[in-house]
Amino acid sequence: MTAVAATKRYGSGDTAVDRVDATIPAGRFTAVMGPSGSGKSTLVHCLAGLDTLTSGEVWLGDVELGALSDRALTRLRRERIGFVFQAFNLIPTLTAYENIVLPLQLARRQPDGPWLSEVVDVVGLGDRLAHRPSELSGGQQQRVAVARALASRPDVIVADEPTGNLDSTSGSAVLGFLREAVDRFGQTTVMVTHDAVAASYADAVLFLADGRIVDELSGPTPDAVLDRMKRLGS
Ligand SMILES: Nc1ncnc2c1ncn2[C@@H]1O[C@H](COP(=O)(O)OP(=O)(O)OP(=O)(O)O)[C@@H](O)[C@H]1O
Repeated sequence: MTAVAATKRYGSGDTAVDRVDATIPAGRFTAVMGPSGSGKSTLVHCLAGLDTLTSGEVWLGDVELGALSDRALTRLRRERIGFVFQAFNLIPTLTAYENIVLPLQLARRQPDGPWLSEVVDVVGLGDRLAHRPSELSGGQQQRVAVARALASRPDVIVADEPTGNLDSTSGSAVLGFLREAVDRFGQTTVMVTHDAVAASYADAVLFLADGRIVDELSGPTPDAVLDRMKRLGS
């Protein structure tokens, strides 16, 4: 997934993302950090086809998202991208299992049984599959959301503050599962976070300030991430 001179201006004239060139490397876990309002969510939402650029390009493989009709973009999101948001966004009337396979059903695809068992195993939900979201803890609900994102074997998982609503124990479990999906399945993953510890689960961190990528760190430790963030003045 690659952004080329990606620029997003809002009606008010604010430039949220300013000529960003960035590649989210395949099979790796990339974190995006930066001060509040630096454009993290806007950039990642444009990468994932949830929002459209004002100018520039986003490529997923050999497809340029800006060239797609709304319908084709919806299909690309459904078939090639897995989403995990801060709010778990589970359907309350469905069980955990039904939530996990819902995107496959919407895409009229047959669930791949062995793959689903592996995903459920990785996120450690075996005995909770018949529960509804209200019967699960926040951490368990987010694990269902991660399993749902993994179920269709997307090209990319896009996570926006996936641990924002979780205590640190549940948060580290969810981050551990994202990490394991990268290590075991080569799952390309990009995650927006405010948290240096969360970012340290990634292979590399991109730092944004005022809509531009201003720094990059590979093999991040929490201390190294905090140090870079301090230099950005936040
Ligand atoms: N829908 C919108 N309409 C107008 N301006 C917007 C909109 N969404 C974001 N912005 C502006 O774009 C800039 C970048 O916002 P964005 O949410 O991408 O930043 P962020 O780094 O994700 O922030 P945070 O860490 O606080 O979530 C901000 O100045 C914000 O006010």
